Amino acid sequence: MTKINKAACVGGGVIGGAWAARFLLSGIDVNMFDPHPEAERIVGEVIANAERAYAMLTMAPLPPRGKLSFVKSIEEAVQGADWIQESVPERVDLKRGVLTQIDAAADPKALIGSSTSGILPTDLQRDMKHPERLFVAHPYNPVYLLPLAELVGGEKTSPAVLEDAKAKLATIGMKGVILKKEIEAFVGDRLLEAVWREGLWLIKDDICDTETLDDVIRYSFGMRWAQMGMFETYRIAGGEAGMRHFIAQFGPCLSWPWTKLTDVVDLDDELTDKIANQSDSQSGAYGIRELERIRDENLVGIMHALKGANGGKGWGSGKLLAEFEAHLWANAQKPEAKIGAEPIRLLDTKVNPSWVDYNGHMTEFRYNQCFADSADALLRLIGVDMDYVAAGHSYYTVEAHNQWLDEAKLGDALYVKAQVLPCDGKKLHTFMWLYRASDDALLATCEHLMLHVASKEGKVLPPLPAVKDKLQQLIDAHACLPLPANAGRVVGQRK
Ligand SMILES: NC(=O)C1=CN([C@@H]2O[C@H](COP(=O)(O)OP(=O)(O)OC[C@H]3O[C@@H](n4cnc5c(N)ncnc54)[C@H](O)[C@@H]3O)[C@@H](O)[C@H]2O)C=CC1
Ligand SMILES: C[N+](C)(C)CC(=O)CC(=O)[O-]
Repeated sequence: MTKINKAACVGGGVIGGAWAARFLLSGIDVNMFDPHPEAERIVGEVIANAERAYAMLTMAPLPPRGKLSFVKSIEEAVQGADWIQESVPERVDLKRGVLTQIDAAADPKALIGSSTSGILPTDLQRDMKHPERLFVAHPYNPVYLLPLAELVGGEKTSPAVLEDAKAKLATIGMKGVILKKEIEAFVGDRLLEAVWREGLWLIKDDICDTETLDDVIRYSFGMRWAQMGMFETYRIAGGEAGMRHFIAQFGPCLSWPWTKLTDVVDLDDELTDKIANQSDSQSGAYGIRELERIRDENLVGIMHALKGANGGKGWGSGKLLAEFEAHLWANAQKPEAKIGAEPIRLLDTKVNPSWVDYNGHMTEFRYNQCFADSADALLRLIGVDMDYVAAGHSYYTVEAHNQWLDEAKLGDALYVKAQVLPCDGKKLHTFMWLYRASDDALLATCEHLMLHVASKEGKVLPPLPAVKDKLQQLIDAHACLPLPANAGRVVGQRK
């Protein structure tokens, strides 16, 4: 499958930093060029928020995080990159100059996406030697969570490049939509600008304040738009007669004076002060990073809800999330563990902010998650991968016994080791230890019993020969290890 091997981000502000986060969390190395003296701090804060969001977003195994390198020039940034994302300020002269510099230094086959919110790609590619690989990849803030990128080609863009970009975006959990023609501000910002224009008039004319306006959106059509767009929503609003009836009923209103859309509001000092002051009263109690974290939690919740929608088949961005997770599982790395006469290291992870509970340490079920992820890693090691599962075979957990022995705190690096206990046939019996990496303190243990199943028939059956052989190698290798002291322990048993 086509994928991005190495990315370059030119510009690391709100959008460039978040593109970098999405690439890195998808396991892609990123070179970042941004002359801002505080670029490293700013990008670092965006990545921290993104990591926190991904820890909530998915339990699927993310690849090891890519490496981020801050470099001193555009030429250095694009070296070895096959996807270059330009996210410098919205000025056509600046963007054209930066893109021309990128074009001159990059591999001629590397794709170049511009994050512009509205400038025509034809205007951006004017001075490029290889303009066929330049396109607009217009994302939405926060890029690491919102999956859409509008893909817009200019007069010289190759249609194949747009298709390639779309396929590559899918591997980082994004939905690329290719527009049929270029147009200023594309589709999303045309719509947003229309709403924004009206909003500015409603504030200027004292119809409502910013908080009331936002409430009108978030308690009503904003909720609808997250799951069905405008046309699907209005189809339903037409009742049983659907869209035709909706148009017949509400179409004539378009000619009534319900909008000030074509008038440009004067954003003079008075209106700017009014909006900024109302916004301070509405949201000033929170810092921007705090608001970002609240926004991210809400977006994750919406995507989770949509993942389970439509009878579990998923809907909209939730269906896309499910597809991304399937991709992550299919590409999950097998642990590099060597099979030998020692417990096998299966998992390295870190306590994320969302894992910490009101006691100030890692909450109970996240210990279970560490053990469950380790069990999955063990399964991959013996050949129970997505192809095996798709063919109708798997292992299901039937019993587990945990002991919680010590606390894990925010940011602690953790690792899990496992020993396979004597077992045969359909059984896979393991004992696992969860350690804190900094001092190798033992934090928890888990004794785990899984059974091999033919999932379509719903029957417990022995594994297929290749898996059976690999498992037997592990069982034989661990046979010389002493039985863990707490193996077979029952709840409440004294030492
Ligand atoms: N902020 C938003 O909500 C969205 C912005 N965009 C687009 O993304 C692009 C970037 O916007 P933001 O990230 O919001 O702006 P920003 O102001 O947060 O970041 C721009 C960054 O570019 C850097 N920069 C300036 N000149 C540079 C150069 N020659 N080489 C490398 N870096 C340079 C600046 O130091 C700054 O860090 C714009 O085209 C904008 O229209 C797209 C979607 C949403
Ligand atoms: C305000 N904006 C035009 C930069 C917004 C966008 O381009 C997309 C978004 O994230 O709303």
